Amino acid sequence: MRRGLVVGNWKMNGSLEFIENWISQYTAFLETQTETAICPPYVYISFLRNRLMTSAIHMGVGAQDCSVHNDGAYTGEVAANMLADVGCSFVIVGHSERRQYHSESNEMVAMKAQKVLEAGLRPIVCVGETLEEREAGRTNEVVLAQLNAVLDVIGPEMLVTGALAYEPVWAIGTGKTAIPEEAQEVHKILRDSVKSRNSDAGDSLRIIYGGSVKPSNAQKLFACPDIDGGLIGGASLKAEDFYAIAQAASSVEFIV
Ligand SMILES: O=C(CO)COP(=O)(O)O
Repeated sequence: MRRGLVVGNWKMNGSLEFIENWISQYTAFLETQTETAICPPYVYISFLRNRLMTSAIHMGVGAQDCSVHNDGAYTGEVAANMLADVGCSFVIVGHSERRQYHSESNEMVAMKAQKVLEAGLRPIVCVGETLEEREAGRTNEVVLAQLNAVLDVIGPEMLVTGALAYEPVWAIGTGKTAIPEEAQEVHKILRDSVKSRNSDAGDSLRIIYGGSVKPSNAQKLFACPDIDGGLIGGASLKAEDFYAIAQAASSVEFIV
């Protein structure tokens, strides 16, 4: 049985005031069965965590990226150890915006996943194809290459401590969600690939979907057998929408 996981990626959004408001709105909602976490910009991690700890909300905090280095002269970088130090539980690695705007290669993403694990944290490894790649019929080849680069370094057993996120680049922030069948097809290919290395790990791995997930489409996506939750961008900025999406994942049973 896999428990649903819904993670909010706030990207470069938010402020202290925004966080205060978000928390006070979320407090009105009841506990959900789904595991939830929010990944704010680095500078707000401690503040968000402290505010969550003094609230009745059970929610993890994560980061959107980390360095491939442990410490030293790397201006602007933040090490996974530092994220552990301030109480993160998850770290997103390989988000398409990092791959696209910061030239992150598959190998770099794999190194980051390893640093996350060494720091005792849980990696959320993102994979996804561009529109061009999809139209050229290269979706499977691209996502499997992204996944395998990470599995070659950390192995399937360690990936299970975190999650794999399938985020088709053409669906991110565009309002264009993959139809559930399309997403399910890729999720199954990813799971089968993990299973071919380690069957138990493939069964237990949570594979979450990201790309224009909203309260209105979450239920149908999460009803697919290999979609175990979501990585939510825009909709996670609204406490009400994030809660509705988390609830949609809690009403689904992920039976292995
Ligand atoms: O990139 C995403 C989450 O990491 C998805 O973003 P949107 O939900 O805004 O499309």
